Amino acid sequence: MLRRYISYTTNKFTNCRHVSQSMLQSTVDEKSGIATVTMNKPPVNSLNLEFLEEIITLLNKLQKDKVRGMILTSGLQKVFCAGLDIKELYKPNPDRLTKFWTTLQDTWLSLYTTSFPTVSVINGHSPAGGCMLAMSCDYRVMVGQNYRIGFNEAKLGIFAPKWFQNTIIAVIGQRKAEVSLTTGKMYTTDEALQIGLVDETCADADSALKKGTHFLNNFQNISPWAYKMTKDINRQSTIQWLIDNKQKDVDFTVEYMQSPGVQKNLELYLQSLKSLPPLKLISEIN
Ligand SMILES: CCCCCCCCCCC/C=C/C(=O)SCCNC(=O)CCNC(=O)[C@H](O)C(C)(C)COP(=O)(O)OP(=O)(O)OC[C@H]1O[C@@H](n2cnc3c(N)ncnc32)[C@H](O)[C@@H]1OP(=O)(O)O
Repeated sequence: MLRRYISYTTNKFTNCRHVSQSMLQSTVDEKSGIATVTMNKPPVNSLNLEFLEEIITLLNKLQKDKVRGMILTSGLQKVFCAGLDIKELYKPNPDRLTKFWTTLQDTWLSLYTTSFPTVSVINGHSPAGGCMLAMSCDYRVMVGQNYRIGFNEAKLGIFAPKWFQNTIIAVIGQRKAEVSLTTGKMYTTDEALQIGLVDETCADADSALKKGTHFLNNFQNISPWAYKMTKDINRQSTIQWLIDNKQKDVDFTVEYMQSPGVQKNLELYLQSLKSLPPLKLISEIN
């Protein structure tokens, strides 16, 4: 287990409260009550067990602190989040894979049901689980024209579970979700805007943060209770499905991931990650 620490400091000049864990930084603006959470797990913010545990801990803390909203972004140069850490899926230890998948379900449940509104500022590539991280927020702003976003699971020879697919359907609709998931297409910023994967685009990260804050300001005059009840009712069927099927979903995934065919596909994909030049992979899989 990685060494973990949490520290809290208040900067009297900026009126911001900082919470720093080893892979996540959170700054809460005292005046607006908005938390900006920055993922910082080089090289690509891949979601492994320890990172997911940190995300849950931080979401619980923000909930306890009654923040008014959260902006999730990346501190890396060109990657928002590369999705699940493939090393958790390739040649897995069954006990760890069980814990990993259970923690993934819990992270998604925590993020998808926050009592405060959430925005993702997508300032880098965002494939598969990275795209799902963004989809699990209430609003998405994508930065620049250089990055790709989408669900490329099929290209890895794996498929997305029902709760994952339903989350996408809720954002872009059944037909577009099916085409997107079955083809594994990675979208440009403009394409993502066009199919509704993202709500807004803008040229640079600073403007994206402003747009995110602007969206969160919509809730200044909305009762937090009304916000939370509305969101829960809207998302209820997908959430309830996972709660009712958690163990089945874990058992299936652990068995399926260990099958020789899936392991072969992951091996080939990991090799292609190493052999292709930077960003070639993403454009290859368009
Ligand atoms: C709230 C929770 C929400 C999530 C819920 C999820 C629910 C269920 C999910 C079901 C299915 C999801 C599956 C996945 O997510 S599988 C992962 C899919 N990801 C990818 O295919 C991304 C592959 N990576 C890339 O395309 C590029 O790395 C990228 C464009 C992201 C960055 O390119 P760049 O040129 O900057 O960097 P490199 O390619 O050189 O990579 C640097 C090193 O990082 C390693 N790497 C990259 N991606 C991953 C990864 N996903 N897991 C582990 N390791 C990764 C890469 O191999 C390099 O390593 P080395 O330096 O050792 O060579």
